[in-house]
Amino acid sequence: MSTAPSPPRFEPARIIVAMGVSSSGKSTVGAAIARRLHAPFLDGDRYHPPANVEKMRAGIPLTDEDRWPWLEALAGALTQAADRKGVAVGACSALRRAYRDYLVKKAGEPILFVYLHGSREVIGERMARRQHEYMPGTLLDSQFATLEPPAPDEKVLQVEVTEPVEAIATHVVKAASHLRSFKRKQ
Ligand SMILES: Nc1ncnc2c1ncn2[C@@H]1O[C@H](COP(=O)(O)OP(=O)(O)O)[C@@H](O)[C@H]1O
Ligand SMILES: O=C(O)[C@H](O)[C@@H](O)[C@H](O)[C@H](O)COP(=O)(O)O
Repeated sequence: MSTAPSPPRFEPARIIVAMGVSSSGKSTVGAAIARRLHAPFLDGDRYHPPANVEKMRAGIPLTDEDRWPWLEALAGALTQAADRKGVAVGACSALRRAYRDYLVKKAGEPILFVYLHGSREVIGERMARRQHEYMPGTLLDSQFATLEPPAPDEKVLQVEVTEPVEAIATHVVKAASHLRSFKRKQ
């Protein structure tokens, strides 16, 4: 008997979420995917309560307790956007499996995660070059320390941050249509 977890049924997901550590490219890639799908793009940064933003601005990593209300607010907004437009794309670090499971639970429907995988060196260089409203580079190590790479049984597409943004968007949109064709074969 196989002991490996069976892959989840790839029923089409109306919601796609770009995930990964800070500066891995969630906002950039998520917006590119949304453009391709003519879908709304919801950046998770906008759903943090002010207290979370102030903690990160002060260089203090968020805790699980800080993140649950943020994740719930984003999940609800994603489902509402998908109800309005058919598909919705989000950007959310979703560093731990518990966060990804919570997003799915609060959305009440499947989510296809796009995991932006990259080295500390490459992502650190990008973080150093970009301007961000509040996120200091000093928090990148805590991001990697908290990150739980998705497991094989999660509904996740892994992409490499070293690929060009538009190539990643093309790959995800093609894979998403594959999920729909998989559904028709059943
Ligand atoms: N695939 C990529 N190739 C090159 N640069 C990228 C790529 N994705 C993102 N970037 C750049 O890296 C920086 C961080 O991207 P951003 O979307 O802000 O990440 P996040 O939303 O995960 O914090 C930005 O300056 C962005 O232009
Ligand atoms: O879960 C967290 O600790 C935060 O959400 C963090 O992962 C996120 O990176 C910041 O909100 C800044 O946003 P960027 O990811 O765009 O840097």
